[in-house]
Amino acid sequence: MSDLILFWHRRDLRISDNTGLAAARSHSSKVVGVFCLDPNILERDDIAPVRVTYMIGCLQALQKRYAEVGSQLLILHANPLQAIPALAAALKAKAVFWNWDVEPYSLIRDRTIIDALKEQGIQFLDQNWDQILHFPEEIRSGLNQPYTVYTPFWKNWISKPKANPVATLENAEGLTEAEAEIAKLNGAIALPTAKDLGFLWDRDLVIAPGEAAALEKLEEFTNSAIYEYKEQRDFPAVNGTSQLSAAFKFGAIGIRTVWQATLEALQNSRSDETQINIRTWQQEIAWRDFYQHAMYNFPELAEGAFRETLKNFPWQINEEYFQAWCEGKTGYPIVDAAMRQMNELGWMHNRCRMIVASFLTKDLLINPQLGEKYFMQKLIDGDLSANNGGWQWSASSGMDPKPLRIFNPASQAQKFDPEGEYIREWVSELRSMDTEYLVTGKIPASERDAVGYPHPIVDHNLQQRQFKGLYQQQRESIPTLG
Ligand SMILES: Cc1cc2nc3c(=O)[nH]c(=O)nc-3n(C[C@H](O)[C@H](O)[C@H](O)COP(=O)(O)OP(=O)(O)OC[C@H]3O[C@@H](n4cnc5c(N)ncnc54)[C@H](O)[C@@H]3O)c2cc1C
Repeated sequence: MSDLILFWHRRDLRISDNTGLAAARSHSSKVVGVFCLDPNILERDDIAPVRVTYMIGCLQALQKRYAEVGSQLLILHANPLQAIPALAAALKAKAVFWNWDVEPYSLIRDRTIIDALKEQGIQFLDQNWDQILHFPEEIRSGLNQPYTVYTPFWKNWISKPKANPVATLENAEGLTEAEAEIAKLNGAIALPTAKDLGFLWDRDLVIAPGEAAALEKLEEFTNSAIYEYKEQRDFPAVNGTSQLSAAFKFGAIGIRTVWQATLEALQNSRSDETQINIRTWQQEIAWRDFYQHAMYNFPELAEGAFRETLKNFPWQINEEYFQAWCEGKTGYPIVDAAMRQMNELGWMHNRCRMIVASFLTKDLLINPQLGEKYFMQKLIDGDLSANNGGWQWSASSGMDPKPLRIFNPASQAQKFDPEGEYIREWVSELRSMDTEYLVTGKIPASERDAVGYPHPIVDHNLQQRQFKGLYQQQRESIPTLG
């Protein structure tokens, strides 16, 4: 009989192109999956029902995939610190394998579990990277330091050869009936629904859950929109991006498979122009790696501003403004459209994420950490590294030392939603209003009142001046730092 290896899935909910799983299969044919619904995560107050719904859908699809190849995916609902080593010991597993993660919580949890496994003489696979194309130690500056700026990171990152997709799990052996009983006695349960876990989401998902749906979406994107990505990616009314972010977040798709698809697209492209479009999408994949490396190298990012200037910034406490921002009722059409898109869909276009993040921090002078948390409460793709990176970038509090970025909502709308299509789609009361009003935001008070649309809660010019003044004061109070 073969040795049992438990493969612990976390953010790699697939059996294809999964490095840790392929390594497990190369050691034994008896590979059984396990996923632990972790109360330490599910009981936090920044968990989006849409995200849990997508995750449960991915787990359902994964259970089916395991059954197709002859094995099982076990589900636990318990603290993994105890549950994983206990299950492994009860099943007399030879080893537990998993893929490494970058988040502070995961790193501490995994080290504790390694100690527990070691104590029981159960093997484990350490430092196996799967979700990023290059692991953090691979991409370092000439002085062997982690990068804090994207452009040199990108130059180094793109110069390195990328791994090919690894083998899909096949012909595996599962637990015997007796072992399945032992698993049950040690916490294995039927997969609950998101509703069972207390998360209600009854609307459609921007991306169907599971590996097959993610691969289909990748194919659709790399057959068409990728060839115009650079030109179209900034227009929120256009379906010009991949919408693969939730699949990336939960690993419903392998990053090497994605990379290979971009190389094939490059091969199929006939002009320099299309190559530039594909290259631009590859750069987004690199941004994803960049922020994950940043979180791994500088875990303090998760706690707040990275730059000294913003560490003690006098953010204002204004519950009324914050609520208006959350609900899409600021009276700034492009900001409101974006917030309503996220509240409705659980996804927001990248251009709009930047606009609303700038508005919260530079116009409402509200602490970016509140916005970061609200995004996590709403996004299907909510991910600590990417979300924190996006918020730190928008709040000018991150590693990137560029001068202050302040987005003017009107210029953004005029440039990126020139016909007001996106605004009309999401702010229904403005549907029949003149485009000029929508994109400049200069809607006469009487017209606002007539359709029940709020008056602007603040004046952009005044607020950004105030922000700059406060910023300057902070800089002067820390003369040697920027
Ligand atoms: C304030 C703010 C918060 C954000 N929060 C998140 C988040 O919680 N989760 C998340 O996945 N992305 C986040 N992003 C990044 C980006 O907005 C989304 O990844 C993107 O909109 C997802 O849509 P897509 O899959 O169609 O992207 P595409 O344009 O098709 O890009 C492909 C993939 O590249 C990655 N990517 C693209 N842009 C970025 C970026 N700036 N940073 C990191 N990765 C990127 C994503 O995985 C994305 O799916 C945030 C950006 C900002 C400005």
